[in-house]
Amino acid sequence: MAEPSSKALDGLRVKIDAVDQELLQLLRRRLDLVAEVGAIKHKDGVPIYAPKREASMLAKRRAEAEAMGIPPQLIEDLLRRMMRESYISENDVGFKRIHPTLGPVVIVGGAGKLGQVFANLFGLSGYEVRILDKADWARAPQLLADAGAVVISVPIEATCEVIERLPPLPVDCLLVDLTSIKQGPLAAMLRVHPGPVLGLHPMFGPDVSSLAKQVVVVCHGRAEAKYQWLLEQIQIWGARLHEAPASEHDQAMQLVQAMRHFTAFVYGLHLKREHADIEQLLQFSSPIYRLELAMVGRLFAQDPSLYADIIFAQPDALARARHYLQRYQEALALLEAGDKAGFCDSFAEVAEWFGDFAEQFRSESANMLMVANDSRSV
Ligand SMILES: O=C(O)C(=O)C[C@]1(C(=O)O)C=C[C@@H](O)C=C1
Repeated sequence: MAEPSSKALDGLRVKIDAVDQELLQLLRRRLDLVAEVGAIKHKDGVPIYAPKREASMLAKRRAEAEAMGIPPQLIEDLLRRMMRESYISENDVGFKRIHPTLGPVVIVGGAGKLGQVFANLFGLSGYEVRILDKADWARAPQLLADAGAVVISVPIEATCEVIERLPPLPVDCLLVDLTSIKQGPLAAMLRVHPGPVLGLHPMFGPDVSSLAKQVVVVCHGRAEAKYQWLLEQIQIWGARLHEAPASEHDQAMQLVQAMRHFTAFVYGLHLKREHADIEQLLQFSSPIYRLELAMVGRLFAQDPSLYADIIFAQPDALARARHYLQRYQEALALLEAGDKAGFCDSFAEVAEWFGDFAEQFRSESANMLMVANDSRSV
């Protein structure tokens, strides 16, 4: 159906077009200024993400917007979106190299997606990067002979085996892994290499356009002073570091990743077995349900072995999944007994446990839903 129009409407739309074109000019100017900022940050080794500057800028623009009768959230949304663009542009300028005398960085598994993210970042920071992938093992001793750092970025299941397979490394070479479990790989690295050892877990997938605002978990291994350069380098790339013992990391991962993926997998399996019609579900779905479906559906767009690895690699995955099943059975018993009051009691118990986070998550998700809705065209 053609959209209705009128002379008056057309006249106003011409004016709106002119305003939008002015906005484009302003965006161009902003992007050019950000490019200049990027060049200075590159030279001086300043992190691309500047949280204090962002907070003060947002607070000032919000107050100014309010005084002008503009919803403050509007300017905040626009600025945040523009800053996302700044991170990408500042990323592509490259970064200061924190360790100018380091030998080549060898990425084991560098043909994989996460390996490529790090190969790119090291390259953008001026390090010599070498890739050692499955087909290159015959050349491993050559590739590693003068390595300054070796980064293990292979599937979880293969990590320890690959570490054990490494030829002896130069004694000062840093051995670091990026695997999403930490205790096993860290112990294996400490066993095979007498030099500096570090466990990292980047808390993001390979599709990030920059490391701004991302978190990297740091599990210290050996000779911390010898890998400070890398921690500093990662912060210059924009990420925040979170230090934790490997055991604490692995326990948290069990709940955050393994159980999450397992329940999403079961939910997907259930939808399939129930012959749910996705088209129809979407027609009937409010934005939050669409988002939930997207969270589950995105899992099945990816490599099954990646998820199998994450779930099966956890030593107490089975016990945790059994506990979860028990919770399900407890909830089912409430349903069987028609015990609405019992359901509300349990609900209140969980709400109390969530505390202030419940309200925080409600408002955060409301924002996400608005953004998700903005990007819909039908
Ligand atoms: O002011 C800076 O440091 C910038 O890099 C510019 C900018 C912006 O786009 O305004 C981008 C990223 C920073 O986190 C803060 C602000």
